[in-house]
Parts: sequence; structure tokens; C-alpha cells
Amino acid sequence: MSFSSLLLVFYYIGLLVILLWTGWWIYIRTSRFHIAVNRIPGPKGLPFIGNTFQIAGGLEDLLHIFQEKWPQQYGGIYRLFIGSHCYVPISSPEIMETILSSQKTIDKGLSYDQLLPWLGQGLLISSGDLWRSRRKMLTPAFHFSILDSFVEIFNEQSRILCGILDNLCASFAEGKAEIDVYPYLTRCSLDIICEAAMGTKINAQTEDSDYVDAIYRIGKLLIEQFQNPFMRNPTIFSFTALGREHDRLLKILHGFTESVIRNRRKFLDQQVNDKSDPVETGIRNRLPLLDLLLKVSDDGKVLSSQDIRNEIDTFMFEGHDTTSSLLGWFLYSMAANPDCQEKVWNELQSTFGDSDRYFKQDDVSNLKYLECCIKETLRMYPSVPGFERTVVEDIQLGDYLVPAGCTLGFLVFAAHRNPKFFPYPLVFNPERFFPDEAIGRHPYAYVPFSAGPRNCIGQRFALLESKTVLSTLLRRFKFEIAHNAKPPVLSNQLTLKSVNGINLLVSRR
Ligand code: HEM
Repeated sequence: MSFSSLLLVFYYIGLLVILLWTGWWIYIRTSRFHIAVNRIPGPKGLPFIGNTFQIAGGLEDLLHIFQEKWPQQYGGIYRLFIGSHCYVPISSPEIMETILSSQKTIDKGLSYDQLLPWLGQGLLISSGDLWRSRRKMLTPAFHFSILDSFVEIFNEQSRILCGILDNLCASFAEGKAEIDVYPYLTRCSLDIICEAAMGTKINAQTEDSDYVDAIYRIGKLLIEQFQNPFMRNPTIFSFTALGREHDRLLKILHGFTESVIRNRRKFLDQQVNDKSDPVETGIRNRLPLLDLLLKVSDDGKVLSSQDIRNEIDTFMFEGHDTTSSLLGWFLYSMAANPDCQEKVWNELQSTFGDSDRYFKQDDVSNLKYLECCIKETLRMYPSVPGFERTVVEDIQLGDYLVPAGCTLGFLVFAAHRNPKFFPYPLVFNPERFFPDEAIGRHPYAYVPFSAGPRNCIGQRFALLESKTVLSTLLRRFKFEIAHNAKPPVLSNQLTLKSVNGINLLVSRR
């Protein structure tokens, strides 16, 4: 190519860039959508790519930029663009209340699409009338009396965890095990949710299985996918090695759930026919969620096999990652605040004395300080640091009109660390949740389980499970920060996790 033709090519490319840029400039200054969103404060972005590169760091950067830097700079509501898509993150309790208490803005945001292949239209992702009917159908599964029957599972699995920790302590010098507690807690909560949701034991704490490995791995894989803007495109993703691994894991996960559903259906049919003793199954009077779903399914007329699988997979996902995050951050907070740990220990001593008995639901009323510590853990380290909704109709939020098509982000982590509602927010202080201290606080300043019609259906389950596991652990073990341990690095990995684990010294009381 001659020099003059090369110049001509550059000339046309330059002309095209100028034309595109001018078109874009006119569009964002005249379109109704952009006039509205540009009134909301927020970081400056580039044409077409918006703020994509400002948030393309590690996972810990994502949490810092979204939930610390920008809320401090722009306030309780701001906007940014990922590509051409407008996000409106919110940490103001007043604005959160407007949206969360409404029956209208209940559709989930774009980020949930990544979970669709695994969870389908289960309760977490579905919207509209489908979600309403499922929510109504599933609510009885969390009734007080049904939860009571799960306490036995919580106790049994907590004891298994204690046995594992006992062995670990014995294998370290001076009986003090230095370990990352997180994987042990995850496996314990996996065992619990699996038995409660499906009526099936997977022995994740004591045995290896493809299902447990797959559920462990898919969480990490989804984060890797989320971090890479190109991978979020399903077509591109399907051609990558990560996409192929994703499909392989889904086969294992769906295959396992389907086989449990088939077996359970057979077992229930058999029970109707021969009235066999449920004690033989080891499940006794518990009513796993799956039984409720199979009962209402009416042989596929009300719920198909795939609908049931979607709900079970949703409970497996929502029910273990969130709780293990709470358990991990709680133990870390106890280790970092030994005076609080001693107060919990004293309360446990006066409730249980030296007895080795199981935790009962009645004990809850005597464990008020433990409860405040759990609440304070969820304030500083909310298991779900953020969630999303799609704006389907224009909505007025404070001084700003947010047009349809935007995604609203709820910054739970930022809201919980707002000094206006929680003075000295970086200090772990369970007394903030003493009844007198909490008077007058905005009800939406603290939303670890979300709020309103789409709040967490498993909230009571999670709290009862955590109280059982944590009281069992703290009755027997003491947790300390290891001398040379680096502080945990917080990151948003769908749930709040530490990039470098939660490394503690564990010893017998
Ligand atoms: C510490 C533990 C937990 C925390 C902090 C937590 C938090 C949350 C939050 C913030 C949401 C709203 C998410 C959104 O709007 O996108 C949610 C929804 C949900 N959670 Fe939990 N969760 C916990 C444990 C559980 C457990 C144990 C289960 C099941 C047994 C569960 C089942 C669900 C389901 C099914 C939804 C969707 C509800 C709906 O959209 O109607 N969660 N959870």
C-alpha cells in the first residue's frame, strides 16, 4: 500500500471516530434517558465503555470502589455506566425503603443472569406472578414448627464439626490448631442445607464427593466469569475452557439433584402404599423442603420436575454460602474481640453449665448477647454485601428520576458502615443492638436479609442454624488471631469472603 493510500485510510478512520463521538455526544445530551441519569452524581466515563475500566480490578477493589470510595464521594445514590448500561447504586436508607417496600420493583438485576443455567426460574431469580405464587407456596416450609424439627440436624452436624476440630487440635503442638476455618464451616453448612432441603445426607464434612466438589467449584467459577466483561456474554463464554468446565459442573449438580428427587418421590409413594416407618430412613419427623414441593406438584401439573429442581438448587446455593460467610466472620470477630468472646462464653455457661446437651430452640431467649454478636457480625460483614433490581417503570428516588432500563444496586456493606447510623462503624460493638441503643435508628439502615416482599425467605432458618452451630463451637473451643496472621482481605464474591481465608488459632476450652 502506498503512503498516500495509507493516509487516506487513517483519514477515513479519523472521520468515523469523530462522527461516532459527535453522534454519541448529541445522543447523551438530548435523549430523555441520559438527561435524567446525568442529573445523578457519579464518576465520569468514556464513550461506549462508560466506567468499565475503573472497576476492572481484583475482587477486593470492586468492593472498595463500589461500596467505599464512590459512596463517600457521591453520597447515598450515584450512577455509573458499564458499557452502555446504567447502574444506580444506593446506600441511603430512605431510598432503599422506597424501593424495597414496594410491590412494583421486584425484578432482579442483570448480574443474576449468570446464575440462570444453574438455578433457572427458582425463587431467587424469578419475577412477576411466577415469583408471587412460588413465594406463597414455599413460605410454609419455614414455619416455626418445621424449623424446630431441623434443630436436630443443626446439632448433629455441629457435633461432627467439633469432632473434626478436636482431632485437629490434638495434632498441633500445645493443642492449638492454626487453620483457615472457612472450608470446615462451608462443609458443615452444606451438610445441613442438603439434609434440610432434600432429606439426604451427603457427608460433606467427612467424605469426598463429586457433588460437593462441584458446588464448591461453581461458586469460584462464577466469580471468575463475573470478573471478565467478555465472559459475561453467554456465546463467548460457551467457547472458553471456563464455559466448558461450567457445563461439566452443571451436569454433575443437576444430575445429583434429579436423582435425589427421583428417589425421594419413590420413597414417598412407597410410604403412602406400605406405611413404612419413617424412622428407618433416619429422617423421622422432619419435613424437608423437597417433600413439600413433591406434595404440591400434583404429578407435574402444578410443578414440573425441572421446577422442583430449580427450587432445590436455589436453596442449596442460597442456603450454604451465605451461612458459612456469617459463621466465618463471626468466629473472626470473636477472635479479634476476646472480651466479647468471654461474654458469649459466660452466657453459654449460665445456659448450659457443664452439660453436654443439645441446643434447643427454647435456648434462644437466654442467648441475647450471642444474638447481638451475630447481628453486629452481619452489620460489619454482611454475607450478601449487595443485590440488584431492574427498574421496569420510571421511578422517582429522592431528587432524581431513575428511568426504566436502569439497574439499581443495593449497597448493604456501605449502608452498614455509615457513621450517621452506626457511630465508629469499624468498631465491633454488639451493644448497638441492645434494645435501648437501637431505638430511633432508621429501619432500613440495617438490611442484611434485604427487606420488604422480596426479603430472605431463609432468614429464621439461617439464624437458628447459626445459633446452634456457634453456641456448640464456643462451648467447647476458644478462637484467637494467630500471631503472624495477616488481616483478612474482604471481597465481594456473591457473598462476602476473605481473599486470604480466615486463619485462626483454635484450642479446647
Ligand atoms: C446469613 C444467612 C443469609 C443471609 C445474610 C441471606 C441474605 C439474603 C438476601 C440479602 C436476600 C435478597 C437477595 C436479593 O434480593 O437478590 C436473600 C434472598 C433469599 N434467600 Fe437468603 N440469606 C441467608 C440465608 C439463607 C438460607 C439459609 C436460605 C435457605 C434455606 C436462604 C434462601 C433465600 C432465598 C430462596 C432467597 C430469594 C427470596 C425471594 O426472592 O423471594 N437464605 N437472602
